[in-house]
Amino acid sequence: MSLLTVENLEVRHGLLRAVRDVSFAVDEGEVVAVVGANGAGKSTLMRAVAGAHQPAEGRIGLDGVDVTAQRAHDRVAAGIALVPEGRRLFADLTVEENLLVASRVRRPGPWDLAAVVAAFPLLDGLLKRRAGNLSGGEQQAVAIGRALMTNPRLLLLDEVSLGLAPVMVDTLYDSLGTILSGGTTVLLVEQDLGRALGVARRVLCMLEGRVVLDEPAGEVTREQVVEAYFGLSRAAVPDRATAATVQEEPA
Ligand SMILES: Nc1ncnc2c1ncn2[C@@H]1O[C@H](COP(=O)(O)OP(=O)(O)OP(=O)(O)O)[C@@H](O)[C@H]1O
Repeated sequence: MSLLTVENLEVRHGLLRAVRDVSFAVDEGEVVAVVGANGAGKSTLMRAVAGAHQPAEGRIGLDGVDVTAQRAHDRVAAGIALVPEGRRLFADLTVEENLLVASRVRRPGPWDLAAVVAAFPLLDGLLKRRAGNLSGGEQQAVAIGRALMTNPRLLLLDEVSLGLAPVMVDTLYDSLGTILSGGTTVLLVEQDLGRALGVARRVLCMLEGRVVLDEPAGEVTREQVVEAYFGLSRAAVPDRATAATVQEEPA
């Protein structure tokens, strides 16, 4: 049975339909990557699943329960945790305090301070440091750890690698295995196509608010994803799409 079901979702920013008629499902234990150009609607979709943005139409279900009308904190209690783009840590609080803030809405489960540090060894020794003084990668580990502290069933990661050095991205992605072994299902937005195809079991590609590709990562070629990414199967290639944000894998 699917853990997350999204049916005919429409999410608007004023008159802009940022997410249009989006439907997909994520099975328990799956890693699903959402890719797409800037402005395709990926973050809006993630925020809608987390309850940070109420959809205009459609339905979001978690393990068969309709959570569409639930507010964000109720969805955390139900098992959905979002690591937002930009991390949004409390810069003046310590790492430990940032992590413990989340435990107020903690569900029962395997994640606690020790488990987070074990999953992100780079946080070892940093618990008493001010979050605002950490490097970008360390802050991202705290942001993911904070979400894990709620013991989510579904972890939503929005562009966790943005602006980080490749070696740091490798370190963060190395921790994904530990996260999955803790029973957490992951839906992630990832701009680096190579990494998305490498880590995910399924890839969803969004274009102008719609899902234009939803395929098992092992059954889709990089070219097919790039075509969907830029809408090349349609009549014209938009000029703005030539400013490619698809990052090439190292040769
Ligand atoms: N708070 C907002 N108010 C108005 N428009 C918004 C808001 N947030 C996003 N948008 C618009 O909605 C569309 C989808 O944006 P969204 O951030 O979801 O896309 P994205 O695929 O995550 O892009 P990016 O990779 O740049 O973050 C864009 O046209 C964007 O300008």
